[in-house]
Amino acid sequence: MAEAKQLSGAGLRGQVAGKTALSTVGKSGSGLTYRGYDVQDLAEHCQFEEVAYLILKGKLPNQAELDGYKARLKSLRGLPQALKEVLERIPKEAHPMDVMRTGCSMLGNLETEVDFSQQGDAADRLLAVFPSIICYWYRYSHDGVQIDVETDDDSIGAHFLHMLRGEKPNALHEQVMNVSLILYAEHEFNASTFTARVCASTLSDIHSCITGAIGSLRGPLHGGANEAAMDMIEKFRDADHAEQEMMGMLERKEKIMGFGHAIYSVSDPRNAIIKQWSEKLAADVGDTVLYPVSVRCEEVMWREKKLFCNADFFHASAYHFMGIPTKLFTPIFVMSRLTGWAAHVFEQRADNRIIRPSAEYTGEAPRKVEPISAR
Ligand SMILES: CC(=O)SCCNC(=O)CCNC(=O)[C@H](O)C(C)(C)COP(=O)(O)OP(=O)(O)OC[C@H]1O[C@@H](n2cnc3c(N)ncnc32)[C@H](O)[C@@H]1OP(=O)(O)O
Ligand SMILES: O=C([O-])CC(=O)C(=O)O
Repeated sequence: MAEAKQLSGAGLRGQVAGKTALSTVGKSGSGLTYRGYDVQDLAEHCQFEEVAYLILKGKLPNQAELDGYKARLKSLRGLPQALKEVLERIPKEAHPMDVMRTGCSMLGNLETEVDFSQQGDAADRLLAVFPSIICYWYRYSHDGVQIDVETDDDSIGAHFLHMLRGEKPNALHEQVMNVSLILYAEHEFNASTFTARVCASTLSDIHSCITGAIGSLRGPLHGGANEAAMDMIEKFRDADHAEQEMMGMLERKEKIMGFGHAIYSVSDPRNAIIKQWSEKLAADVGDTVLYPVSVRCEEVMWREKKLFCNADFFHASAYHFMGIPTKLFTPIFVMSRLTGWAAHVFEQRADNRIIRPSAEYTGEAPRKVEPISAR
C-alpha cells in the first residue's frame, strides 16, 4: 500500500466527520476493505449478494443464509402499479439518474418507512427494485414496451442485463456485473454517502436519505465520471489521437474524468480489477480501439500528471463492451452503492447526533436595514 495522500484544505479534506465500522479507504491491504475484508478478495471469491449481506447485515452469509437472501431479493423485484405509472410519464430525454431519484422518492410515498425497525426491509426492497425501476423506464421510454420485471435470474447483475436486453446474459457478462457491483458497493465518507448520513442525522426516513445520495452521486466529479469518461474516450480514433487530445486538454487545464481521487494517492485498488475485466471483454468483442485508447489515456495521465485511473475509468469501456448504453452507467453505481448508503444510515441512526458543522463568515460587517425608499 502506498503512502497516504496529504489531506488538508477545502472540501472538509482530512477532517474526521464521524465513525464507521463499514470500510477503510487508503489504509490497509490493497487500499479498500469492507468490514475488514479486502475488496480484491471479495471480488475474487464472492457474489455481489454475499457482499450486500456483509455490508447490510454485518457478516458474510453461510450458504443457507445466502440462498435465503437471494430468494428474498428475487421476491422483491416487482413494481407497484402507481410507480409504473410515474415511470411511464418520465420522458425518454430524462437523465436516468433523475429517474432513479424520482423512483426512489416515489417508493417512499408508496412504501413509507414509518418506523426505524423497518430499515432493513426498506434497504432490501430498494436493492431488489432499483434495477427494475431503471429498466422499466428505459424500455418503456425507448422501446415502448412494458417489461416484466419479475424475472427468475439468480443475480442482481443478470436481472438487470436480462431486463435491459430482453434475454438472459451470458456467463461472462453476469460475472463482470457481479464484480462491478462489488467494487462500487461501499467507500467510507464519500460525497453521496456523507449526504445520506447528514440526512439520516436529522432522523429523516431512509427514502429521503437515499434520494439525496442519488442526487450527490449524479455529478461528474463523483459517480457521473464513468459516463463522462465514456463520452471522452469514444471521441478518440486511436491511441495516438487519444494522446494528442489528452495533451491538449491538460494544457488547457481541463479536468479529465475518471482520473484522480480525494483520498488515494497513487492508485485506486478497484481500477486494476475492472481493467482486467475490460481487457477480457475487449478480446471477447474483438475491440482494437477503445481498450488501447483507454490504456494510452492511463499512461499519458500518469506520465504527465501522476494522476491515476479511479474506479470509474475502465468501467466505461467494460460497460460499453457489454452493450450497456452510456447513460445507464451511473444508475448501475446506484444499484450497488445503495448497500453502503443504507448501512451508513443504520450506523448514523445507531449513534446519532445531528450533523451541523460551522462556517467561517466572509460576509458584510453588521449593518442596519435602510428604509426601502432609501435603497
Ligand atoms: C467513484 C468516484 O467517485 S471516484 C471520483 C470520480 N471523479 C472523477 O473522476 C472526476 C475527475 N477527478 C477529479 O475531479 C478529482 O481528482 C477528484 C474530485 C476525484 C478529487 O478532487 P481533489 O481531492 O480536490 O483533487 P486533488 O487535491 O488530488 O487535486 C490535485 C491537483 O490535481 C488536479 N486534478 C485532480 N484530478 C484531476 C483530473 N481528473 N484531471 C485534471 N486535473 C486533475 C487538480 O485540479 C489539482 O490541481 P491544482 O492543484 O492545480 O488545483
Ligand atoms: O471516496 C470518494 O471520494 C469517491 C469514491 O471513490 C467512491 O465513492 O467510490
